Amino acid sequence: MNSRFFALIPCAGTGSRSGAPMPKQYRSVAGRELLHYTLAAFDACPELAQTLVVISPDDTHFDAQRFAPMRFAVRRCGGASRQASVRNGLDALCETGATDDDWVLVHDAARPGITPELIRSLIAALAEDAVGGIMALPVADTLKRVDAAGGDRIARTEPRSGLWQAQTPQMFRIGMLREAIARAERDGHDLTDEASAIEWLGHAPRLVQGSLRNFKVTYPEDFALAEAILTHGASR
Ligand SMILES: Nc1ccn([C@@H]2O[C@H](COP(=O)(O)OP(=O)(O)OP(=O)(O)O)[C@@H](O)[C@H]2O)c(=O)n1
Ligand SMILES: C[C@](O)(CO)[C@H](O)COP(=O)(O)O
Repeated sequence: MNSRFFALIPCAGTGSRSGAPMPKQYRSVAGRELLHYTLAAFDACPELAQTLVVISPDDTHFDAQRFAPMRFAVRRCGGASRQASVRNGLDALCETGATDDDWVLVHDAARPGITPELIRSLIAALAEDAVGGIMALPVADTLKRVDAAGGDRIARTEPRSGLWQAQTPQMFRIGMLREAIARAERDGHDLTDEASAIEWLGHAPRLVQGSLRNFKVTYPEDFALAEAILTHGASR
């Protein structure tokens, strides 16, 4: 049987850095909840067998009706960290029939600038790859290291050559990713992305060019940037 493609959207964070009065994925941007844009991009990709949204067990904001008629499933199995939410989401996908050989595209709910074209470019680049990989952007700015005291004085300038910023989606075989996260957990690591777990297993994920518009909404000023990007996208 051919491998299928699943999407997993970790959506159980609190957005503590965002300054929003609710988890940032539910904040309204350009007239829609941030999560709406994320789901819409995946809904527009019929090549995906299913999109699973992982929310917190005590989430009081998520309302599936507001996202109708988009295709997705929801599980209240979010964990204390992003890694735990992804692990629980992978378990849920397997309970509903996904297999080790199927691919999963893990994408932050908080990256609403993702587009169907970017999702397809990742799938096209990686579908024949032995490991999988991630969307990412080469670092564009000059990098400064602060002194050991962690203040605001520059200790030195770091070479940026060969450095990329990790984005999502991150695409791996479900079996390999579950094994990688289990290994990371056994070794006491709580990692910030899927690629780190795959690396910990000893593999080298590929980098696929992402886009600035696919930035992660993290800080208060990011909502205005998302609004500008998403308003422009809506008018195209
Ligand atoms: N326990 C967690 C923590 C994060 N996430 C999700 O992982 C993505 C990226 O995480 P991040 O931006 O760090 O989100 P938050 O944890 O919500 O933000 P903060 O770190 O500022 O609290 C988000 O879509 C977030 O909802 C999750 O599903 N479960
Ligand atoms: C997965 C991720 O979005 C890649 O950049 C990121 O690692 C998760 O967010 P955090 O801000 O590092 O917690």
